[in-house]
Amino acid sequence: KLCTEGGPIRRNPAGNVGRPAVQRLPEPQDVTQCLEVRVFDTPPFYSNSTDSFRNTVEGYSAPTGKYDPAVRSLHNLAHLFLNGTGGQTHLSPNDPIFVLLHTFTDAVFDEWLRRYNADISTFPLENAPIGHNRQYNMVPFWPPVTNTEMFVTAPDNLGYAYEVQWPGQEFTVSEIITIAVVAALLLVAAIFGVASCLIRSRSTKNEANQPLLTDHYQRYAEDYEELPNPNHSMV
Ligand SMILES: O=C(O)c1cc2cc(O)c(O)cc2[nH]1
Repeated sequence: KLCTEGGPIRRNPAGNVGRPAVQRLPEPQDVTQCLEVRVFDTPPFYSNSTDSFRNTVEGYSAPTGKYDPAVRSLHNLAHLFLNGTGGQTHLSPNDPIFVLLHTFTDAVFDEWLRRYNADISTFPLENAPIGHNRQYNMVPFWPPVTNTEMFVTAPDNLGYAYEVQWPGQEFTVSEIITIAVVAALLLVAAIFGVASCLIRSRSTKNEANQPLLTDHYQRYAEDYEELPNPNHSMV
């Protein structure tokens, strides 16, 4: 039987009625956008950092990376959507979904490391909260392990790889316009090409008719030469 401090596990997905913004789960597109945030972390290396991949995947920023105190996304949004046991920091590991959510969150981090071939120089060396500087041990793990040691892809660090089909990228408005313009130009070029081929084949046909005309006129010319010359005497 699964129990928390307060009794059996409780969930009330989307029951966070006082917070409409957390009554939905993250969307695949949110993951796509989060993976486009190139910089690992930005000052103050905290939950109000903007354009920080770390703060975005954690879910304190919008999926685009822009910090907004009213927003909860990705990891945090999933916790808050679950509500109950899964929505409270001190209890959430008691909810079995915790393992699934955190494994997926780690898979997003792993994909980010792989995609940008990230090296540790992007990890804050100093001024991050306690336990979060590059060479500090990660709290509360035992035996001690530094952030540097964990800033490695899963196959190198853990000996396994995540099998995830990352959602495809949706096109932006400007990309859609560019694609439409290029498609229209290609269409015009194709119409022009077909039309000029048709015109050329017609004129080739006309040229093919030309010898017949020439023969025709030649025959008239020969007939004309055979006619008696009215100026010549028939005597
Ligand atoms: O308010 C949040 O963003 C929030 C709630 C919550 C609960 C939890 O168990 C976590 O691990 C993270 C978290 N973030």
